[in-house]
Amino acid sequence: MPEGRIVKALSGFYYVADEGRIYSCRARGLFKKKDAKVNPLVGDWVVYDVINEEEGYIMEVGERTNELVRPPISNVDQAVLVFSMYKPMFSPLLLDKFLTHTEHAGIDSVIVLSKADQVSEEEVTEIVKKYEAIGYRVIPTSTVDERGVEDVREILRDRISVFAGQSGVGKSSLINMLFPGVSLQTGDVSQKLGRGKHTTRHVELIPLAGGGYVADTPGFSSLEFIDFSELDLAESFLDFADRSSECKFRGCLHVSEPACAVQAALEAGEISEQRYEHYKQFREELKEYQRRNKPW
Ligand SMILES: Nc1nc2c(ncn2[C@@H]2O[C@H](COP(=O)(O)OP(=O)(O)OP(=O)(O)O)[C@@H](O)[C@H]2O)c(=O)[nH]1
Ligand SMILES: [Zn+2]
Repeated sequence: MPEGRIVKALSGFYYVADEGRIYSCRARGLFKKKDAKVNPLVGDWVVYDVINEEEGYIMEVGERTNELVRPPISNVDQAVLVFSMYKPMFSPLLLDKFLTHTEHAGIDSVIVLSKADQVSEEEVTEIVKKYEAIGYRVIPTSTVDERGVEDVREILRDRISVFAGQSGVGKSSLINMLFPGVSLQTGDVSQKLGRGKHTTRHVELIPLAGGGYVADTPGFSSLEFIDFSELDLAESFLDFADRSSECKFRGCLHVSEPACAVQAALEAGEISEQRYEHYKQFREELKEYQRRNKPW
């Protein structure tokens, strides 16, 4: 039986793309995966049975490499985190928070610094160096002087990407410059829900000229530490995770434990004090979230 990828889900139909064709498919109930039953998700690889040239039935859902909740989508290859250098101002706190969420979800991140034309080279370089040192790809871009735009096209090719970033950072401008006619839904989910109308979340993978897909809805609209344990949070800081095997205690949270390699690296200036401050702040947010959501 043929295999394809779900690129859209709407009103009980799954749209499966296979070799340039789209089949609208029904699914027969839920699918058993290990011990749980799953609903097919946009992004899933599926085995389907062909009814005719336009219709089919989903027979089997393939293993997922990852799974996002907001928007509901699986097998995402990368998150493109768009942060503007100016209006809105670059926020290292927000970037670090996004990174904890992408790491926790098991999704690679590429950092795009938009509106680089609005600030000095030095300001851009400082941020590039800092995040490259942690291990992230950082691409300064501008839709005004077009720097970095081709690099973004390159990273999108043949991958499934989810854009993320605050409203107004320039996600739509960038995508539109690269792929005229491709537009993202607005990033402001709360506003949309507030209007009470289109409350059903619908996601679609938009095929890009040259190969690859981009989700039409920005990802990570909720940045609460849902489903994070304290250790998950520590592990979502890649610069900490790199060193934690040298901490004396397994499961070290790098706070007040003796012989902690992360604290040693912090004192040696190898880990940024700002990153560590953010870590401590997120720990407080996580504890606050857990207090509010106690099961009893
Ligand atoms: N100077 C400068 N302005 C830019 C650049 N990219 C986008 N802008 C401007 O920034 C504003 C916001 O851009 P959008 O593309 O709408 O931002 P967005 O991230 O899609 O915003 P939402 O749809 O609210 O999520 C617009 O006025 C753009 O013209 C850039 O590289 N340089
Ligand atoms: Zn430690």
